[in-house]
Amino acid sequence: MTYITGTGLTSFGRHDGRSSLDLMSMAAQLALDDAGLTRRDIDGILCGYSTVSPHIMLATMFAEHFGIQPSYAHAVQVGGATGLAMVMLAHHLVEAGVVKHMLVVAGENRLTGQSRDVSIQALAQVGHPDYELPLGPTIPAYYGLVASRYMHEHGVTEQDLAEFAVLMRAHALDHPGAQFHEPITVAEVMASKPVARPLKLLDCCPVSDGGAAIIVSREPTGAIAVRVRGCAQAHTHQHVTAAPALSELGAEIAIAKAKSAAGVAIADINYAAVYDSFTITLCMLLEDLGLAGRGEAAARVRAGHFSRDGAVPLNTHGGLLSYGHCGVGGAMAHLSEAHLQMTERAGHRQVRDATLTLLHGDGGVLSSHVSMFWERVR
Ligand SMILES: CC(=O)CC(=O)SCCNC(=O)CCNC(=O)[C@H](O)C(C)(C)COP(=O)(O)OP(=O)(O)OC[C@H]1O[C@@H](n2cnc3c(N)ncnc32)[C@H](O)[C@@H]1OP(=O)(O)O
Repeated sequence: MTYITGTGLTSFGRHDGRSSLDLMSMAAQLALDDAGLTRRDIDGILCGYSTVSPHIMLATMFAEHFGIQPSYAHAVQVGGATGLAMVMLAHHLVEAGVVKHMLVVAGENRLTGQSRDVSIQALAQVGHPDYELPLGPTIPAYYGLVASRYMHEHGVTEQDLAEFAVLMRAHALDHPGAQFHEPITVAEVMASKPVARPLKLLDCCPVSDGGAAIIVSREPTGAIAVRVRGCAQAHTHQHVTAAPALSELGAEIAIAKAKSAAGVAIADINYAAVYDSFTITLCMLLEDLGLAGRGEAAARVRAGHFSRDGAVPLNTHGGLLSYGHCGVGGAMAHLSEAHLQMTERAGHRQVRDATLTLLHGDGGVLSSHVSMFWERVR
């Protein structure tokens, strides 16, 4: 059995003058304080990659920067699925007795640490270095292609996709750390500038600075204990040209294995933390994971199902779309918010009874998937 004992999350947006290591350290210290632990207690670290600081020795560089000498250190790289993949690895290593308190951390000054063009170029390389990058498309372009196909197959409209952006923005309004604080409407999403048809500016996550950290421990440290109940991964392709049909998605494989490992059904969950790099990502993943029928996720958003007071509150901090996206740390913000909600410390954002959470991460262009369940045990 392993427990999530602490989380740390910086604000996202601009952090002028702060490096990736600074942002990782800020989040790590917040997580230690949250868990009531000191740097000496941490015997293992896992860290996500940074496109701004692509150091070969990032894990040990971070350890030195943060002032710890762990007995275990590793950097992990499976795109947007990295945060949950690290928590899964931490879960197994802690359960096996290799590490007692694993610090899982990621952060990046993606917005202020590099130019817009370098940032977009670096992001394209994360997913598709060999064949697709030389041809020019960027990550929004790939998700645009996926969106066109999915909309054609399942009758999803651009207005439907806009609903996800509006929901994430509504949630971000309640979080002081979010990058965006202006409410938006479906009409405003529709009128925002085209990026990669059918995706418009407000269908896309932004580029952000920020950091996030999670501590996975052998024993709970707080009054309310949250444990990892079960998890699984699936990796179906790397290059988008090798992707299987949209009906055979990795998310479906990962969630089926995770449900079996955890012994739970989707109907049992009462909070969801789902990757949302673009509106189409969130739409498809909700449907792949079984949180809505095919082509029906937008209707569920309109009915309030995923709102803070709905049956399955979703990404109540605002998600990648509106809290912000600083690489691996962006997706880890979902985990931090889930932990706050499950331990009843989300303040005015608090939802009712977040006792069983489904967390899902997607890396590349729907290439790598990690599904996980967290359970409140006391
Ligand atoms: C890799 C994996 O494994 C999986 C993944 O995570 S996939 C996702 C990886 N991330 C991405 O692909 C980033 C996607 N986003 C982008 O590339 C860019 O934000 C974009 C192309 C959508 C827009 O960039 P741009 O056109 O250069 O806009 P830019 O000139 O930077 O900003 C113009 C304004 O729009 C705002 N803005 C930029 N992006 C925004 C967004 N996504 N949403 C809302 N506002 C945005 C800016 O804050 C700025 O506002 P101000 O004028 O008030 O300062």
